[in-house]
Amino acid sequence: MVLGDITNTYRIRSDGLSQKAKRAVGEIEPRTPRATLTPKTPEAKRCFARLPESEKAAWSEARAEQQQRIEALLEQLRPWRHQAKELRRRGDATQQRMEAKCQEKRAQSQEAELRIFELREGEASLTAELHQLLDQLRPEDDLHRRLGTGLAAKESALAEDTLTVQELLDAKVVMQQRNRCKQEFHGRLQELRGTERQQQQERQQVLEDNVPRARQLHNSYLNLKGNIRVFCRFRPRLRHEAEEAKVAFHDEQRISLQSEMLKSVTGLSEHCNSYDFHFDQVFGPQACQAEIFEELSLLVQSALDGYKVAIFAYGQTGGGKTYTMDGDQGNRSGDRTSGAGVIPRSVDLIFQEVAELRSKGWDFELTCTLLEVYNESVFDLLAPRDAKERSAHGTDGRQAVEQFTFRRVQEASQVHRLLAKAARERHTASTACNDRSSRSHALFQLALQGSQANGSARCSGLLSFVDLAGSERVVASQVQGERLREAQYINRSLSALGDVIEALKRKPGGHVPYRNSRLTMLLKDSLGGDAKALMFVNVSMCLGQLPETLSSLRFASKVHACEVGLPSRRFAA
Ligand SMILES: Nc1ncnc2c1ncn2[C@@H]1O[C@H](COP(=O)(O)OP(=O)(O)OP(=O)(O)O)[C@@H](O)[C@H]1O
Repeated sequence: MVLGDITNTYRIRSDGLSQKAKRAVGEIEPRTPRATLTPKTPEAKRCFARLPESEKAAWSEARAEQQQRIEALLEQLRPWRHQAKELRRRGDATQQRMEAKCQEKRAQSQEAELRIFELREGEASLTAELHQLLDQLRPEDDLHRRLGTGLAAKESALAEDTLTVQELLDAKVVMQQRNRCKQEFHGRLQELRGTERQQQQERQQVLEDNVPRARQLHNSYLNLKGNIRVFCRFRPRLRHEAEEAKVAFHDEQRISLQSEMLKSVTGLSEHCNSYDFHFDQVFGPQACQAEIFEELSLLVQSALDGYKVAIFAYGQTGGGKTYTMDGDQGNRSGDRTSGAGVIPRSVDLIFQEVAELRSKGWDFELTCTLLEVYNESVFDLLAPRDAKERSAHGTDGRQAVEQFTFRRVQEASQVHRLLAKAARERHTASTACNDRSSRSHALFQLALQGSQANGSARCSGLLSFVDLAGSERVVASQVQGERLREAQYINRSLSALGDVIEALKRKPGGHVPYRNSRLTMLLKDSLGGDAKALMFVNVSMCLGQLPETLSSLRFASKVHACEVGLPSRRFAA
């Protein structure tokens, strides 16, 4: 314990000598001389004081030895101490260098930090600037993106357009080829047209040479034949009519009709009667309107050569007179479809011919009138309603007719309109044989006044169409009242017409009873004398109407047998 204390007192520390050690090794002068070294601590002092003197001496001796050894040790330590000093010095130098280096590095580091700071600040400002720029660029980016999308769309459209252009170019090539072909074809067509035009001119020339010849032949034929011709037309059996009459069409002019089976007077045998008729032309139920018109187109045209031409339709009620003259209901307005009758077709033909003659230097003035005779009264179908009824009194028929409205007409359509109006105005009624029976005689006249531009020639023709009211067996039809009165008037005027024809046949140039009826007075100019007349006898194929058919055919046969003089022409050259 005591020794420990002593050792502690002289303990050498690794980082240098303690104050005691330093004093011991002489660096510092000892505070007390070695010989008087005594324990220092109170404890040690107390122990030392209790020690006997011998031990105190021994201790002092030991202590002295110890002291010597320490000094020896210190002596040994000296080089180490120098080394340590040196090392310390070097360490200090190194430390100084290190510190300088550190200082330098620190300065560099501070500088670097400063630089880094500056750079960071720069970076931050650059980043901010970059963000700003990016923000600024964003709309442009969007725009760019949109432009990119638009561009892509445009590119695909362009690709499509390119395809289309290619197709168009191909088509253009095809078109060019076609155009070339077309031009070649056109050239060829022109050549053909030229040839055709030439042929047409030649044909026209031949036709022009032949038409007057044909008309001339026709007129000569009529002169030979007499001036009344009779065409017989059978209409087909209608849906509601039960049985068809037995009619044998032998050729274009001859027919035979057979009656129903009749019992003999004794009642033991049966037989049927046969009735033969002969006319200028017979048309069966299949004959169409065009076919009919073809047969009389030359007659119609002769009105342009200055003849008076009259076309009548006679026959039993419901026999097809209005159908032949005007056409079926849908065609009365004059459209030249298959159903149009003789009147609208004649009007069209006349206006065509007039146009052609105008191109050859002729001037034509056309006027028309439309009348009806109903119950012995004459009605002007072109007059205003209140002034419609006019009297046909006069010294002769011409004078009477001149009192009526003569409407100047420029084109066919105008006439068709007037005809349609007149058809609406005409007296009609429903009868047993016809839903829309004409209860009056209708007269349509077209007067043609032609003159050549140089005044070298003039002509005056008259075209008359008469749709007679239907003949009727009053007793058989058992009509009464107004219908009976109408039927009586109709039959009376038709009988007067028969008398006129009979008189013309019997005594050419003698008295003809024109004044016995309004109808014959109006027809004076168109019957006999210098007129050309054509009468249609319209009959039915219906067996139930056989008596009326026979009656009509007998009347027509009488007319056919007439030779009432030669037609003459009103032409001044
Ligand atoms: N050739 C024909 N082909 C077809 N139908 C016809 C023919 N002729 C006349 N008809 C028809 O017969 C009916 C009577 O004809 P339409 O009215 O022409 O007789 P009509 O002789 O004028 O009679 P009415 O004297 O009573 O006036 C009409 O329905 C008509 O369409």
